Amino acid sequence: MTASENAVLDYKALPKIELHAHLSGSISRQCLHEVWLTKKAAGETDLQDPLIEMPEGKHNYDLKTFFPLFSSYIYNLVNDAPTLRYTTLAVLRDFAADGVVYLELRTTPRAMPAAGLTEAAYVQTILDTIAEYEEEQEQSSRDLDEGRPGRLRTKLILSIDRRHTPAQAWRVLALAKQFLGRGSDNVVVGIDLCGNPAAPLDSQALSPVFEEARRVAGLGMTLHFAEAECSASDAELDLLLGWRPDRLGHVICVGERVRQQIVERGGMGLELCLSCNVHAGMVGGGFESHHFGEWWKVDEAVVVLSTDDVGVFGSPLSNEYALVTQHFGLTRAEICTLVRKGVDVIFGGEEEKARLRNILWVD
Ligand SMILES: CNc1ncnc2c1ncn2[C@@H]1O[C@H](COP(=O)(O)O)[C@@H](O)[C@H]1O
Repeated sequence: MTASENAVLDYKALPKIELHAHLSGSISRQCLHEVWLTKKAAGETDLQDPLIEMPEGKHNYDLKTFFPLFSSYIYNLVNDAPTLRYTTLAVLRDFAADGVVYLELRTTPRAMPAAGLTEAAYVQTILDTIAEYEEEQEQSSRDLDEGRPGRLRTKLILSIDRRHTPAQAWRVLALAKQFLGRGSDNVVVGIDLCGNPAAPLDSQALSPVFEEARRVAGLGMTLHFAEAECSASDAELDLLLGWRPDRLGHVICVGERVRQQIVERGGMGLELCLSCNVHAGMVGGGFESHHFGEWWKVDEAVVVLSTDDVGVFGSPLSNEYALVTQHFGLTRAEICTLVRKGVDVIFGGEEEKARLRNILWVD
């Protein structure tokens, strides 16, 4: 039976929250193709058409083939401010069209020297685009003369990559502090650790940065955690938990000891990305063996279904909910409870939590 045949509710209409989405990995292939067409016509790119580079329907990128998609392809196409704006707008529209009402988008600040863009200008461009999109939604709801309570609100998390030098990591934290305190433009809400798990973690370089981040009032912290055996040694996991994160992403290769530690913390957000993990071969045994099954009923943790890189793995958030219904038999009420519980671990503040509690479905 397919996920949609087993539908217990309209997963697209269900208002949802997305807390683990990488900006560059969330750009659809169609959108990349549009960018490519424009650049090709202007003689600005020699790259292959994205629809050939990443054919529609191909989602089985493993950890070896996945990370180079960014460094050797997507970053060479999204390489100036207008393209960053265009692709970010498309990502926001896609999440909104899928029924996402609250989005924490994450991205690694990236200078684009050939286009004269600094890391700070990269972040500013994304924040301006989020503001532009929110204004666009305001306008369309005014035009329709209705409240549209379920519109998308977006916050930004800045990512530190495992391969970052200390100087780069400190710069990301400085940007997070800079954009955190900007009054009504305050849409940076957290800091993340991401990147290829095969890259060794330089604990001496990164610990002081994350320890300092923990001291910044109002800045949330989420870490990619135990994504692969090579990034799941006791030493690494103890180090990361020692930074006192609010949320963990993926949480795949954890043994009983670490699992117990997570439970004992109480209230830790777990951002679980089923399609990414299955398509990338990060978990064995298919969807029904995914560790979502072990966690979703644990009262001491807050599981939040997320997409990771919907542009690559092709499964929108609505489909992730359909998948857990199909493979773990959640009822409609359990799905609604799962979404609502996620509100506890958003980084977007009390006012946003209140808005969400008002609009998310009760059952
Ligand atoms: C398997 N899942 C994952 N695990 C770890 N890091 C990931 C990731 N998916 C994406 N990224 C991180 O996000 C960057 C692209 O988006 P941004 O340019 O930052 O918006 C990638 O370079 C990688 O560092």
